[in-house]
Amino acid sequence: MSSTEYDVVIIGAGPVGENVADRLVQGGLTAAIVERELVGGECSYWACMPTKALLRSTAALRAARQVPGAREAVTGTVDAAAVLARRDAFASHWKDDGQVSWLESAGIVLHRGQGRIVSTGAVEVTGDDGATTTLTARHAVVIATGSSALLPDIPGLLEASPWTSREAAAASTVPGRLAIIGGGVVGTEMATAFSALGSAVTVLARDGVLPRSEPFAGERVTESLRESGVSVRLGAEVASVKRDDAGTVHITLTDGDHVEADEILVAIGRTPNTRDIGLDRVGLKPGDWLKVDDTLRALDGDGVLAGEGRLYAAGDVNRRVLLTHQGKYQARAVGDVIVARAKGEKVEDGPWGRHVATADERAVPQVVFTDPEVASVGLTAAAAMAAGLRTRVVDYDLGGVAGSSLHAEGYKGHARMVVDEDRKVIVGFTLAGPDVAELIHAATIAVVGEVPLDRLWHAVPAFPTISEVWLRLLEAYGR
Ligand SMILES: Cc1cc2nc3c(=O)[nH]c(=O)nc-3n(C[C@H](O)[C@H](O)[C@H](O)COP(=O)(O)OP(=O)(O)OC[C@H]3O[C@@H](n4cnc5c(N)ncnc54)[C@H](O)[C@@H]3O)c2cc1C
Ligand SMILES: NC(=O)c1ccc[n+]([C@@H]2O[C@H](COP(=O)([O-])OP(=O)(O)OC[C@H]3O[C@@H](n4cnc5c(N)ncnc54)[C@H](O)[C@@H]3O)[C@@H](O)[C@H]2O)c1
Repeated sequence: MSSTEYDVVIIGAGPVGENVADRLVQGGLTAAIVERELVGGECSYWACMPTKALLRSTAALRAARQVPGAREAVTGTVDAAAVLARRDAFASHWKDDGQVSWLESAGIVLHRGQGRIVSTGAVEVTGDDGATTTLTARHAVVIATGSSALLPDIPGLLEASPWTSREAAAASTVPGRLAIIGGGVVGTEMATAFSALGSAVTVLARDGVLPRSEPFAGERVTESLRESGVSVRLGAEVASVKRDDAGTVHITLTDGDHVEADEILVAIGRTPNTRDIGLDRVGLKPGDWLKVDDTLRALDGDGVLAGEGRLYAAGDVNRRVLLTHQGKYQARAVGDVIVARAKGEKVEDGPWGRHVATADERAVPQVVFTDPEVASVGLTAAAAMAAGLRTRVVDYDLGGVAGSSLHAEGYKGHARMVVDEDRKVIVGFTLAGPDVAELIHAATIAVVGEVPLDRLWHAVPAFPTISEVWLRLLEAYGR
């Protein structure tokens, strides 16, 4: 056993842990990061990057097919082997050498192994060989251990060796038949990907398709999945699962119906990686999502600072927002606030201050890379109403914009703007349509900047782009 001292110790080298460490070192502190698997975390190897690589080739093919003149040049079908090979490259072939080199160049020390808090300011690392090292943190410990796929307690499911998002993202072959439990983001993206790659896909969407988005988004994705041959079963709940000796998975639904598949993917949400990280040593409950204050310090069940106020939790593990970009945004705030506190500098913890993640509450952007894409920021109409805002909802047919009709023949899409009538600012914006992903940042700026609608009239969209929908929405709202 050996021991080492740093200003800050971070458990988990996913996108969030890496960014915390980077800000700390840039602020003049020393940082060690503990990782038990691959430096880069879920996002790099089993989530954002590989799944988007699985989706991109078929999206490009679809786009070409929607434009006469280009359509004629598309003579073949998608090359699944080439798609999987490109995905392998985007997952860095599940090797983290590149990210380890980056850590070294940034001056961040890597300790490989399982990290566990042993007392306030002390983290024990157990390596693969069982050797332990104790790391001492002078200023703070940051938990950035992320989340894992949640598996429901369905009879026979575990014995049937289900896929989670990891197996789907890293699949080396395309199953003939794929059943998916869950109609959320993973379920719809993987249905889109595997259907295009050649699987016969069934989505068992107990709670609907993209139920947390504006209803029109889920409806359009459902319609499009069905058009491409996916069986989308709304309200379907799984009662039991059995894989037979030949490898076929038999799924029995609560209504008595049966579905057969070669693989079954479970995509019903996430569980925090907090079971075995020593939370009990600092008065917290193993297995729980971590509650945090505005500057992302961990709180116990009574709302009291845990770990003497020197324990932080950022990224998926605090459940504020389970997205890479938002976790990295938290990471910048956490890194900077630890530096500020260590140097005795002023902490800027008011709304939109440097050391808080205010956007987490009402200004989170997300793109679901289905066909059509769903891009949103802020509150849905329903969420705004539930939050007690006096709103006006403005809708526009995205296909009616000149730029859209040029972009693709028969472009179908929809845009919605949710306006806070008391402040005359946009609090929510959703687009569902082909290639809308890159449009959402304009809306994010409008929501975060709380740009008054009167001023937005002066932000003139270029003609003929799909962004002209902004003008159409303002015209529909009225001046
Ligand atoms: C299929 C899928 C697709 C996704 N696509 C997108 C997308 O397109 N865009 C987007 O923004 N988000 C996407 N997400 C969400 C995104 O992957 C997560 O929000 C993000 O990875 C969270 O980052 P993190 O650093 O908090 O955690 P993670 O990425 O989970 O990293 C945590 C790290 O901590 C390590 N660790 C855990 N416990 C310990 C321990 N005790 N000791 C040492 N190391 C430990 C883990 O090995 C891991 O490397 C997707 C998620 C899934 C499942
Ligand atoms: N493009 C992206 O930004 C992207 C892509 C993939 C994943 N992610 C992130 O990863 C996280 C996890 O994705 P996910 O799709 O697993 O979760 P999710 O929360 O998006 O969807 C899970 C779905 O499963 C349903 N469900 C829950 N329990 C169920 C059960 N027992 N049986 C049947 N259905 C059940 C839920 O109602 C929900 O619709 C998301 O929160 C998302 O933020 C993001």
